[in-house]
Amino acid sequence: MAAMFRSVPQVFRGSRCALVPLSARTISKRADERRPLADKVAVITGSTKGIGFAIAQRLAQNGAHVVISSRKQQNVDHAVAMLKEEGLSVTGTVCHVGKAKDRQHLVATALEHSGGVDFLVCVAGVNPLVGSTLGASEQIWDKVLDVNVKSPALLLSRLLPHMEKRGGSCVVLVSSVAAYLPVPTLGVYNTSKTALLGLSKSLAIELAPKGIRVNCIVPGIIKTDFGLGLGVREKTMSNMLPDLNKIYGLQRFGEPEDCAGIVSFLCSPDASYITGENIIVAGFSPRL
Ligand SMILES: NC(=O)C1=CN([C@@H]2O[C@H](COP(=O)(O)OP(=O)(O)OC[C@H]3O[C@@H](n4cnc5c(N)ncnc54)[C@H](OP(=O)(O)O)[C@@H]3O)[C@@H](O)[C@H]2O)C=CC1
Ligand SMILES: CC1=C(/C=C/C(C)=C/C=C/C(C)=C/C=O)C(C)(C)CCC1
Repeated sequence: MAAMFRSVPQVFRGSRCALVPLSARTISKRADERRPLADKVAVITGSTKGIGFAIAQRLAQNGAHVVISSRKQQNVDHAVAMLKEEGLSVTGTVCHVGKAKDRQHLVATALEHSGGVDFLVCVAGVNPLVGSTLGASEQIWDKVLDVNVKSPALLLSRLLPHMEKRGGSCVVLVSSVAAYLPVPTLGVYNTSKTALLGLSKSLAIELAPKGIRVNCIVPGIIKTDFGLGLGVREKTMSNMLPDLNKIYGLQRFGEPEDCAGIVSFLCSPDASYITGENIIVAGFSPRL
């Protein structure tokens, strides 16, 4: 392996700049600075594509071992293979977050492979309905609330005893600007994402005495199958968006990677005094 060097001033060497080996301690300190999540373990739901995949990739690049998950085995296998090809430390398992057995299996897999869990990032979310809020069936309400709102809390309650032991643990939820700016025809989804803002605040105060931080990211329109699907299905919205973006926004829609750096930061020691925040990643801000 190539040795690491630092330059020393010419006064010591008679040339403009000479190289001397760095001490092992300095090298490892610098490596830690580049990999702020080294030796940490992250469990991420809904992480085989889109926003969840970008977050998984970034946390792993920053040193964490990441446990990938989603509903479909072939998506899990594909995501794990892609990240392993990059030399990243990942394992994967199927987990439909709305199913208690799958949540239990996700926790067991993470513990079995990694011995503990430091971070839980809840990305999985669904929107099965474009239409009237009051026309939504009880089945639709149950599905959206089960997956989007209840599952992060139920999964966390299973992981909590293991996270508590670690020190410096944190949770990141994924809401949506639809929480602040209700999107017409997505009333049930809007409601679920507003509930997540409240869930992150409540969990933050409940877990603060245990030293566990809870924050929430609030993405705007991000270019994923889900985000673009919402835009094109709703004609009024796709007509309206370019104009709105021109007037208020950063003149572009988001990329999944736009959500990754902030989650890595929230998990890092640099965010160790930040909890209960809902952070908008939308190219515009829909609140004061
Ligand atoms: N894209 C956007 O514009 C915005 C998205 N969001 C939120 O971001 C999150 C991710 O969305 P995005 O990345 O765009 O979506 P994508 O469709 O790109 O990816 C969704 C991921 O979640 C998995 N998934 C879906 N349902 C479940 C489930 N029930 N249990 C576990 N995994 C599941 C999918 O894999 P599989 O099919 O194998 O389960 C896939 O890996 C959602 O919570 C969404 O509400 C918020 C604001 C804007
Ligand atoms: C108001 C407004 C916008 C529209 C935002 C909308 C309509 C967001 C919909 C989000 C959805 C559907 C999220 C899903 O989770 C733009 C175009 C960003 C530009 C700035 C002003």
